[in-house]
Amino acid sequence: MCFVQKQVESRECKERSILPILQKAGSELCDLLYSTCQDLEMNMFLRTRAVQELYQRDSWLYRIMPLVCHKPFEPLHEGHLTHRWDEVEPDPNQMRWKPFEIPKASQNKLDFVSGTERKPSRTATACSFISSISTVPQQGKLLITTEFGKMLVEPNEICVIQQGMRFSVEVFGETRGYILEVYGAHFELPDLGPIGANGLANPRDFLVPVAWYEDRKIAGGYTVISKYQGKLFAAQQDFSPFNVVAWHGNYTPYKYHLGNFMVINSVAFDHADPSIFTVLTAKSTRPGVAIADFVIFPPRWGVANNTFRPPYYHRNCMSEFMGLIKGHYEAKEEGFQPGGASLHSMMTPHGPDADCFEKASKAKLEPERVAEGTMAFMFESSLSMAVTEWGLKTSNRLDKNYYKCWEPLKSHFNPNCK
Ligand SMILES: O=C(O)Cc1cc(O)ccc1O
Ligand SMILES: [Fe+2]
Repeated sequence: MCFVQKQVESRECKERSILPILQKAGSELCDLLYSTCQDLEMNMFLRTRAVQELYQRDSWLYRIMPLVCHKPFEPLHEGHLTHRWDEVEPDPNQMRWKPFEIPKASQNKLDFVSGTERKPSRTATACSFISSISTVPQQGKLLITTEFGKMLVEPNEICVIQQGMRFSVEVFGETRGYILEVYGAHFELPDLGPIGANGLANPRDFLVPVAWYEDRKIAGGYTVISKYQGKLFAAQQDFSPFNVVAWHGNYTPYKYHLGNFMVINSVAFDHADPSIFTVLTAKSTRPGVAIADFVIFPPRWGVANNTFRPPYYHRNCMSEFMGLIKGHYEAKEEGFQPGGASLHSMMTPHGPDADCFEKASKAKLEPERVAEGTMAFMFESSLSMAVTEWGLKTSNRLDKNYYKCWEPLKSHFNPNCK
């Protein structure tokens, strides 16, 4: 059986044969998906913080056949994915994209990995990445089969598939969404600090699949796509990778409905940093600095007095990539649409468009519902984000007039104003 090991910072992830346990479990063959993450703990599904600190994250998977039986991995054409972050020149400007177009399927089906047409011979595909990915469907639902079981993920839900987990995605018609892939850290709940025992995303609302397996041969076999050192590889095997009859452990995929988020915000005056809306964070090794935060702007009450309530104008040491699942975003009623995106890179100034500024400056400050029926989100990172050639050019969705939304802003400064 194979033994694969890749060192990522202080983390280690390996798959190995487990003969002693295998005998103990009385199972014929099983694989172990094992990840020690002493300093990057998540353990979202353990009920208490005390328990959380006691355990590393790992799972035992009991398989019909071990994954080691496959043909050699061959390099795979990457489609729109890229691992070349210098293919275009850096661009510090504010960027906004119109809703990304959903590629039209002809007779052939479209592939989740490339978003392009896939060969009909590829009868089943499973992916496995060297990092955690967080999936945010915006239109259409995803039926995600993982080695741990199945998850139906609908818009306003998110799911996280962790490093090394094999999965495949089924869609039911036109489907679009956002994916964040994080290297070198796992997502975890943010520390609640003075918030105390409960609030924001509560552990009880995270759902984990139950074991599901298939034991069948199909014509053409199964293709497993793996991302390795930034590149895609594919291998053939004649049995389904979803052959786990039982599992236990705490290293699992999971999903979460954003409607369960317990929103905390200013109830007196001033505008809280949107980090107060953090659902999940992937910490860096620097305390308080995230590789990635997943932040939402959920429906809530706005009650702050003597306060400009929409987002303030600001520059941020983090890069902010935003998407819209449904509705409107309060700082930009027009222009930022569901299925579109914006990127405000680190220290690039941004804030509400001129319309929003004028309206909010004159608004009577009474309690009001904010963002009703909407869901915007932000992937926020302490790292700089490079935009791909596809994002800047090929997709043809970049809104070249974005900067104009701030041009009508005028000075209201009046030193004599009381
Ligand atoms: O830029 C944005 O729209 C996101 C955002 C919202 C907010 O209320 C405060 C800061 C911030 O970055
Ligand atoms: Fe911002």
